[in-house]
Amino acid sequence: MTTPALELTDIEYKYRRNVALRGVSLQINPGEIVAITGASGCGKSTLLHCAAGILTPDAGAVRVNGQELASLSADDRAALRRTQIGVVLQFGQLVPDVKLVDNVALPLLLAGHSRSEAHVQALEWLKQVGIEGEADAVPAELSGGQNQRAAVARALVTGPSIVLADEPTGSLDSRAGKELLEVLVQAARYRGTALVMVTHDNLVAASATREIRLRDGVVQHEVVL
Ligand SMILES: Nc1ncnc2c1ncn2[C@@H]1O[C@H](COP(=O)(O)OP(=O)(O)OP(=O)(O)O)[C@@H](O)[C@H]1O
Repeated sequence: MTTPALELTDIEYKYRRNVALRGVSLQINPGEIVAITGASGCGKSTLLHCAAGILTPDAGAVRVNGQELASLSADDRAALRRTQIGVVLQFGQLVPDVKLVDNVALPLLLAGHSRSEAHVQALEWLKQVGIEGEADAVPAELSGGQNQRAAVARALVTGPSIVLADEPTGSLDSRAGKELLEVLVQAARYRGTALVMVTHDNLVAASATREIRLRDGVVQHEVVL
């Protein structure tokens, strides 16, 4: 039996008294492309943050390639997140005042790659997402959409086994959104990456192999597409 790339079991999360997740379980296999959908406030981003290890659930377990995050030391958890999980968040993911190429190279430097190798790979990924011409610009000099492309390049540069993306096409027009989506989907297809995207965008949902719809902090239904 395949070990799921990502497995959530009975996840609960609350912000003070505001309960966001009320027992969510799901399994995502390598190479699957999953759209997490549902009305605003149903818990999609909270779920993604729990899966990424950014938030720690109040109850339940998160397993990445069979390893339970809570069972790892803080250092091991950080290493697993760096090497196996690529995250594309909605805002503030890039380091301000740092050139795009260096922002994208950062995860490779942290993983111990040489500066020159990290630089070459970062440029390659900036090319893949269509902004190699902006390599020397800093995030504040660029549009939201360009920053979003750079965030995708940074999430993919380490060749993670899971990519978690929160509204990856959110600040892009439909053509640019489609192109960026294609980069994510191709990465999932060719490398067997599990791709999980939180989305309101029908185009994103249409690229998925499965849709998981949340409602009021629980899975309302799942559809294989
Ligand atoms: N930092 C926070 N503090 C308090 N409550 C929060 C916080 N973040 C989210 N919530 C609440 O938790 C619930 C789930 O929010 P979440 O952002 O996960 O939903 P979502 O489905 O991603 O929404 P959207 O589609 O609007 O981004 C909502 O009721 C929201 O108001």
